[in-house]
Amino acid sequence: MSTTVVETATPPVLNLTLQNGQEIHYHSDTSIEADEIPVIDIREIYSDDLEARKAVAEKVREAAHRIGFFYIINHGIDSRHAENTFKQAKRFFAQSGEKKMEVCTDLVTEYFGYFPMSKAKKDLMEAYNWGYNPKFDPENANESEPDVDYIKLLWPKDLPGFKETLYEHHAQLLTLARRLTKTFALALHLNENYFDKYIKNPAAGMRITHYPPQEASPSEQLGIGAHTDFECFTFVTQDEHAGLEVLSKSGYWIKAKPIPGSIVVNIADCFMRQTNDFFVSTVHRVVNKAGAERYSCPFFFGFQQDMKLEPVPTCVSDTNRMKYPIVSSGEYLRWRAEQAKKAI
Ligand SMILES: O=C(O)CCC(=O)C(=O)O
Ligand SMILES: [Fe+2]
Repeated sequence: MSTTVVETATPPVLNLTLQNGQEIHYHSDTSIEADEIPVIDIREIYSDDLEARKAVAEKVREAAHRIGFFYIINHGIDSRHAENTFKQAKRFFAQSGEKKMEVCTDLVTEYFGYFPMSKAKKDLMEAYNWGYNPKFDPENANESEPDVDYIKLLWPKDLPGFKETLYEHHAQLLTLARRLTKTFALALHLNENYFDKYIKNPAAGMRITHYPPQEASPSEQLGIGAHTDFECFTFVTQDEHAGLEVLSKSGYWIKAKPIPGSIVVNIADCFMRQTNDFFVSTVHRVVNKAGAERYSCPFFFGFQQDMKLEPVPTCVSDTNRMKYPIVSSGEYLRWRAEQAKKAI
């Protein structure tokens, strides 16, 4: 696997402040093709041989530290799950605005339900969000559905099979995320089971997103504005239309072009904090210039909300002290969600 990193002598001149207060700098609003996001074949994470699992982990370590983004292939999830999810996404978004608003996210406090295309904001996208539900967790199979409004109410009534299909895919990604958490532990030179206690009831939100094609340039219009994700790591399943862009350390927007059958993995803020910046939570955005409707399906995996984001022992020392105050996963996620709501 070879990766070419774009270098530049001139400092970036454009600036932007993100919702979490972070300032970013970049050269131009136009994105470039570059080979900085590695493709990692993770087949061997399922191997019985610890050395084979560690070999994958070393590739993950390099990518998570250098750019915070990588593609995984041979991840073990049958492509029919993504195909079925995209079919449901097209069915859902094709409904009338009125119908979609029946399950609007404003009806609850949690990040569940329909997120309409907002006129006030620059973002040209609409989304439907759903979250962790122990009933559909293969590792908590005996649990029933929690009796809370946001889990019960915000499902479209006239789309039979919608919820079941989405949770089938969610369960597959949940299992992969738990497995990959072991790879991340090895990547941090920890015991493979180090994070097991953090992921019994994880924060695992998922969304389907629809981006209409845009005419305007990225300085006027974006599908999703520049941001970092909140949790530990994200899996993005893309359709065949390009649009996702990643801000490289050298200050260029790099296209994360769709690779059939792959999943894009990116490090998010909680993992960056817990690894004391060893893993980088990289800024990204979406611009749909594909000339077609684009659909994507992100899965946001975070540690269970009551767990403190304590520093990973291999990432702190007397000379490399923890940079962040220790908060629980839930406290951090709630703070980020509040910032996001204020920005709407
Ligand atoms: O649609 C994509 O490719 C990525 C979306 C994303 O970054 C997000 O929802 O946080
Ligand atoms: Fe994101």
